[in-house]
Amino acid sequence: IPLRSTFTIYDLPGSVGRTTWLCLDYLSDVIYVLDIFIKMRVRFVNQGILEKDPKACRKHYIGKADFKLDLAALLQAFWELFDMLDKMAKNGHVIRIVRTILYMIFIIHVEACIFYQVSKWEGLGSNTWVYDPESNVTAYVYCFYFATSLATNIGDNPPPTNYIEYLFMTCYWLSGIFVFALLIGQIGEIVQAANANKTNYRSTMDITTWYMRSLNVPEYMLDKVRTWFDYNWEQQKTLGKLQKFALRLCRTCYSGQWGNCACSLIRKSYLSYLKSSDENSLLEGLPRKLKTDLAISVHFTILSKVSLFQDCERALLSDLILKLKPVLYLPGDYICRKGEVGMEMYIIMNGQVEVVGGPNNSIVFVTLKEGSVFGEISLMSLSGGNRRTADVRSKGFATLFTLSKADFEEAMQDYPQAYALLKKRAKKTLTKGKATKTEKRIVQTEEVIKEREPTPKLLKTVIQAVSKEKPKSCLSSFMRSKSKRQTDDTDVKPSSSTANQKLSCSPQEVAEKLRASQTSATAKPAESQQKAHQAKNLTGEEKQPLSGSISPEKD
Ligand SMILES: Nc1ncnc2c1ncn2[C@@H]1O[C@@H]2COP(=O)(O)O[C@H]2[C@H]1O
Repeated sequence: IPLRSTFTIYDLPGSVGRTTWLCLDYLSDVIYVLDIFIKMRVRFVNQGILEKDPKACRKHYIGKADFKLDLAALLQAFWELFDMLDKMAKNGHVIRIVRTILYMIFIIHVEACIFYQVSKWEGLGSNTWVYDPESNVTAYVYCFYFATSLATNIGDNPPPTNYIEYLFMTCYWLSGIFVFALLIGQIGEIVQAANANKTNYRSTMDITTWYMRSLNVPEYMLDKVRTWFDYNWEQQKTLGKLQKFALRLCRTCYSGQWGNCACSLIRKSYLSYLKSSDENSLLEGLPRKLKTDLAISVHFTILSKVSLFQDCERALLSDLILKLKPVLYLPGDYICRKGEVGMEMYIIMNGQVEVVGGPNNSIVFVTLKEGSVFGEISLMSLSGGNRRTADVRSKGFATLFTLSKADFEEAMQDYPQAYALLKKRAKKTLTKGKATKTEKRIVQTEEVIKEREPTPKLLKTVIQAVSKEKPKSCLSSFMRSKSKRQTDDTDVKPSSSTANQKLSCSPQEVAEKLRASQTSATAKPAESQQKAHQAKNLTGEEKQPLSGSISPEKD
């Protein structure tokens, strides 16, 4: 509007730049017309119901003041278009920056029009300050350049020659400072908001590294933490999993050499970020139904792959999905340790985990992949207790869903039939596991027997020491029963409780006897270590992975 009403020069046939002018002018008109047509089809909410009927939409639009005010259609269309793009675009901040720059250009454009109007009023080319039509620059370009250099204070401007021009320049400079301060501030805010996640991530990482350094944490641990940060950032561009990480880190600190203070410091440093970034707390404000739908759409595919949950009621799955919490594990991290009380079960979202055992956990019993469930044995007390039956280790980076015992039981309360079915299925898996393990055991047993050959002297000493006190000692009977079992290939390795049942005295008694014999026998250091290991085995301190899994060092 300001453009059309001031730059009338382009209406004259033969004026420089007239073709471009006309093209842009017609284009603007087309945009206005299109805008009106589009708006006629925009749906609206009529008494709480979304009105889709085109006739009603058209009537509604025409009846609105909007339609009459569509002289300023450009401005409004511009506004609405950007709001729409902002909502649709993946990088909303880019749209916001473009909009701010366009505002700035629009203000300069209006100022250019005013400058041209003042020049016209004073007389084009009447002095050095006003626009001179004789110059080889077209009117709009010169005026726009002049307004830009005034607004930005960049570039040389011709000096004013009278009071009006002085006043004009002063007003332009003042408005320039004001407008630019606002615009630059706005752009700064937009960029800052766009990078807020990254800034949080960086400062969290810096704080952590700083604390760890000040506590002389070993370099390998620092590396591990950095790797976790990098991986998490690359994968999710969020700090959402920090809570679990902080807790795991604290556990590491606690078990390690740097004590409890590190834990609380690190925990505190995360707390503020967690409040705003944890994905569960982000969803907290949503209505339950929406939260469920969202969680289902994100996690349903993976949960439906879990054979344990196949054919389960959809309602049960929905209940379970809401209780799942994602946790990331680094390569080599132990997810659960044998003998621990099982308080949660896991579903592999991506990555792989290994069920391990044997000396230094060097034997991989099974590798579980995406969609597999583990940790259910102790959770459902299927092996007769609530203790973990095996060590489970993350092979690479693995993202797991954890489902706590309390949550699982709460969800199952309403679905007793499903619970019975799940238990039956898990037991079936357990039995299958036993069969597989038995086959493996046959191969591994041979190796284990060979390993123990160098220590018959020690065993003899032990047996002698024990049989001196009790002719038919529990240890000798145990050894006899053990060697009998070793010859029987089809036999499944007994659980520790079975082993205990076969003793005629308590495992502690046996251990004491072993210790007594250890002091009397002049065993080499390596042998005494092995003896201690045997004592440990006999007291049943180490449990088997599943009831049928093999633990070769015990065979
Ligand atoms: N042989 C196996 N095959 C598959 N999974 C196993 C095997 N042994 C142990 N596990 C899993 O490892 C988990 C360790 O903790 P839980 O005993 O609670 O549950 C166990 C099983 O889910």
